[in-house]
Amino acid sequence: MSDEQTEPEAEAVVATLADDPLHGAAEVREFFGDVYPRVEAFASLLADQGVLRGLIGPREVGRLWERHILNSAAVAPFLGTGTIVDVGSGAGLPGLVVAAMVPGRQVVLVEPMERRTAWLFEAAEACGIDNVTVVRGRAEEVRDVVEADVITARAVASIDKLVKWSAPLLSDKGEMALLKGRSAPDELERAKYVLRKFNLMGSVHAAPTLAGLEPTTVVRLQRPS
Ligand SMILES: C[S@@+](CC[C@H](N)C(=O)[O-])C[C@H]1O[C@@H](n2cnc3c(N)ncnc32)[C@H](O)[C@@H]1O
Repeated sequence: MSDEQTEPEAEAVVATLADDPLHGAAEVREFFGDVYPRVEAFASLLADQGVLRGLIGPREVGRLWERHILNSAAVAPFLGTGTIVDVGSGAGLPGLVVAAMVPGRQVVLVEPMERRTAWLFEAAEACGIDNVTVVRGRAEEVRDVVEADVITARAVASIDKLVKWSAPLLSDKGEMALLKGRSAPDELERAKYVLRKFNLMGSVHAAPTLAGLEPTTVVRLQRPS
């Protein structure tokens, strides 16, 4: 292969974690507290092996903490109690971040793609995140083996689809905490019939992380009290 042919590949990695202004920042360390070393280990693995293995785009590395790690961590105040199930974990967002933050809780990562389940298993082990179980399958295929007190999901599907696929996994008092964008109120409106079918009520919450960063949007779906 000529030099001309190899050059674009060499340019494909456009950023390193050192380019991320939040990498190692005091306010990030303070935000995560005791669990920071595990979260940092995962961020570093994602920026390196995660890019090489195609789990995350190279351009994401320079903004990994704000757009991915902290965005995932924003769901932490909405996790209630009991077993957490992250549907469509992909690279481990928010599942592995959440698992690192709540070491006393069981976290099940549901993901259909074998390449991604292998990554999730290896990444959890490499980062010392030992409260994780990885289940390969689509949410709608794992109803016999997974029961959730809280379901999380990020960038997987619209709320109506997520509820159709995942609500049958919920325990009696189970709830969902979905990381969503600005379209959350419209998505909730479109999901009203399926929410009624599964006896769930939706609410939209701003979930801040660090001062100066735009809050994440969390959609909470709960059983009426
Ligand atoms: C765009 S990726 C997002 C991954 C990760 N949550 C994130 O925020 O980076 C969507 C993921 O959902 C998974 N997925 C798609 N349909 C699914 C389903 N029915 N049940 C569980 N996972 C699903 C895909 O395999 C993929 O890994």
